Amino acid sequence: MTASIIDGKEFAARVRAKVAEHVTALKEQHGVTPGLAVVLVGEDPASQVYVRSKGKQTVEVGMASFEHKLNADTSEADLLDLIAKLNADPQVHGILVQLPLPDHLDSDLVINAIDPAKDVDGFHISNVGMLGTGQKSMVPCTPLGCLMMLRDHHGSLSGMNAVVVGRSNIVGKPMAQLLLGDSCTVTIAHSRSKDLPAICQGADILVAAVGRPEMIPGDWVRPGATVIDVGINRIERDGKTRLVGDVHFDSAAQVAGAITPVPGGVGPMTIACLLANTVTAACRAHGLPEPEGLTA
Ligand SMILES: Nc1nc(=O)c2c([nH]1)NC[C@@H]1CN(c3ccc(C(=O)N[C@@H](CCC(=O)O)C(=O)O)cc3)C=[N+]21
Repeated sequence: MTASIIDGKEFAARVRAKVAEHVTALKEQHGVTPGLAVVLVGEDPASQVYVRSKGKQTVEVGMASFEHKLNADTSEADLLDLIAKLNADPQVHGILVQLPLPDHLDSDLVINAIDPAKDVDGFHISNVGMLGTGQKSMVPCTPLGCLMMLRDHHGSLSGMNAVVVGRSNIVGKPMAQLLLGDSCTVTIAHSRSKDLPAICQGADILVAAVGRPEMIPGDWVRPGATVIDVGINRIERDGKTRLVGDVHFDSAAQVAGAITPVPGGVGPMTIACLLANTVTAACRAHGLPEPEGLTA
């Protein structure tokens, strides 16, 4: 069997088009321009590239983009001060603090200082709690993007065996919550799990989010399974820099029913969902109905 490719790049373009429609309606009918503030501390080159593309896409869908670039040695007090200002600014509906932060800053403290209603990453402790208890919340962008692709591919996920490999707060744990919410039987596995190949082989839906290049080979994949590869690993091969996922794509694509590529899979959906969350936050802030199909 050769897997069908789930084209995240194309799907993300459709999500952005939907976001743009909602932004136009919000502006024309309500005089509201959704705004996203992105805070970058330090000069990590990969983060800079990522922040730039977020800013560009934010403007392309008609939203306001506010970029705050702070020196690597910014104090916690100064960063908290900026967050307080953004929390109070009615033009800002979404706030994202780019992670990882420099070591001298406590990222839990910083994230929990964001107004949960503006926490478009869904990392604030109250959003985590609300997601876990099935209450309306802001949902982390990467798992939300994965869920959208899975729902689009399968329709209903009810009763399916889902295995999430990886237990991070930003992907593995919220992904498991979302799959549980869609009535999957969910297993969270990780690098210390006993007999990881056998666990993966039981998956109708396999989500790989471990951050280890090409760790999951095709013979861990159940024939016909849907494989969502969250990994974005930069490696050297044949003297060139390449991006690869956590799944060994060529062997997995021989076995899977459907698979997301890297690049062009989950990555573009993450940014599209950030824009979607910002529109959702703007609607909630103004007591307007939420956009359909853009939330979990
Ligand atoms: N508070 C916070 N929220 C985040 O969501 C967040 C963060 N911090 N810190 C950094 C990571 C990384 N991240 C990516 C999103 C999209 C691509 C993406 O679109 N990748 C392209 C390839 C890009 C390339 O060629 O380098 C793709 O997979 O096709 C990559 C990486 C979000 N992050």
